[in-house]
Amino acid sequence: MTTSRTRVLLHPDFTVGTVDRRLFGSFVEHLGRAVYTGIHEPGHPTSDEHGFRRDVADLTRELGVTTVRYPGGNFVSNYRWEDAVGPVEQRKPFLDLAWRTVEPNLVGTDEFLQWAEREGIQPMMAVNLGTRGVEEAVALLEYCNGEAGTRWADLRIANGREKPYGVKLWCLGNEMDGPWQIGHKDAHEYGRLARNAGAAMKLVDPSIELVACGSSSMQMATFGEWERTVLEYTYDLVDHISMHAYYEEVDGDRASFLGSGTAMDRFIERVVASADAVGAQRRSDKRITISFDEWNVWYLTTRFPGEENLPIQRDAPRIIEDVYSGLDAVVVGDLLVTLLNHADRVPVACLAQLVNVIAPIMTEPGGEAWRQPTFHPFATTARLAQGEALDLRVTTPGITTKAHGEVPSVTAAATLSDGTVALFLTNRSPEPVEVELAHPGAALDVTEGWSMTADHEAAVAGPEHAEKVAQAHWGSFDVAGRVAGGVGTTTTVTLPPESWTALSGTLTS
Ligand SMILES: O=[N+]([O-])c1ccc(O[C@@H]2O[C@@H](CO)[C@H](O)[C@H]2O)cc1
Repeated sequence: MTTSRTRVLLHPDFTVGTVDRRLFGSFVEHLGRAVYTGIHEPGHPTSDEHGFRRDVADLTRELGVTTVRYPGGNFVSNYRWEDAVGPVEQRKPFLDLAWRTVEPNLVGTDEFLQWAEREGIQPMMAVNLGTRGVEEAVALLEYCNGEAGTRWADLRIANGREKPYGVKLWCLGNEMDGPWQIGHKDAHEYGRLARNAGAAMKLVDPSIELVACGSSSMQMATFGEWERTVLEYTYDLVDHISMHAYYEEVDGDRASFLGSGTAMDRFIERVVASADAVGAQRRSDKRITISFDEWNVWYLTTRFPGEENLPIQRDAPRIIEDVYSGLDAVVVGDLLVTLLNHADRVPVACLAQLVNVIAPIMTEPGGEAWRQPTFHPFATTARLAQGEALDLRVTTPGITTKAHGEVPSVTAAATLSDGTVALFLTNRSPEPVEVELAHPGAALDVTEGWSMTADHEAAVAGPEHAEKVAQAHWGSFDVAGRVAGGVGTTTTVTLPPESWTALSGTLTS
């Protein structure tokens, strides 16, 4: 439909589904400085008695992260978890082939799970289905969740942890479709292994939820066929199929980059269609949901040299420490709009990653921790998006992009919880846009607003730059000046060019 104006229709009776709190997850991998000098740095002025940085934990809370995936990522596909439990002084370093880094094994399963527990974070663990298989996956699950009286549970108890951790969410490997993955497999090999490992894991603890590996990106040559084959092996066993997607600005193509949320939207719809096709053929009433357990802006093709070109390093090297701009933050906010609009099929999502590695939180060893621009839209969405996601009707002009064809110039998502409404709006166009927000039969009183605008300057590493971007591009939205009406059935909101905005208020009918 062609239209020159933007109209968003909101009605409390039309809902998508409940927003699962696990939608605001993140990811800590043994990669670069995510763990060492990221969450963990004994001797840092803010570190607790376990050697974990308080400043990073405080920012993690402020970010509103509910779930953290661990220990990888590509790392997990050559990981021997048993080498990183028990007395720290007896643990031996190993050469992690995924990131060509000497892993000191100072932080392992117990340290991570206890950190997560102290911080009120639900852990999401991955098992190694690259170099290992059923036996090691079952052993790790028994170590984490088993009651006293069996070998691995007793080892956990001997290591000082009596109570089972009760880890609920388990990834059956990581990106096994990727040729870069250690122990990469084709869809049949992986499907069979995931089914065997998952079935054995459910015998240890039937209450767990399982995630089968989907495609590493929509661009993989095996995309679609991979999902179909893997789910044919695992449909009755697993709860979720994973999705991973990273977006970046390439060759200054700002419009395509700003349209990334539409690419994510289409990707989700295609994976849902693939999963439902398997279900339909099986005449199954079960619906597979999505664990979008890696998503972010990552300058993968333009700034990353490729795993195979990394030199062998030790002592927590600086790997993929992308520095983000206001533009990147607008895109992150818009990707969250897409995720909220799929609340019915996407209960789990992880911003990859949490600290230092393509992360909203950065640190200096021995120094400060700070928020990247991408921190703000994530924290604000995690805080304001509560209850039910609403099924909005948006009419808006299209923007033609090189990478995605036509994309909407304005995107929107909303949630409603006990009369409190939160609305998230992205203006992808370089002009201000007046949005006519229709809420028939109800009065809307907007009480709070936040906005991020895109910058044009190159991003520069360091806390001063992050602060400068926040000062210039992030802040409270001028509700009095930019929101008009509200008491009748229509409210007008003027969005700045290339911006992401969150509004909160009450909806009374
Ligand atoms: O598209 N690619 O070329 C590509 C390459 C690597 C890749 O790795 C994923 O991203 C890494 C960083 O989060 C995780 O360890 C891994 O699961 C994900 C995608």
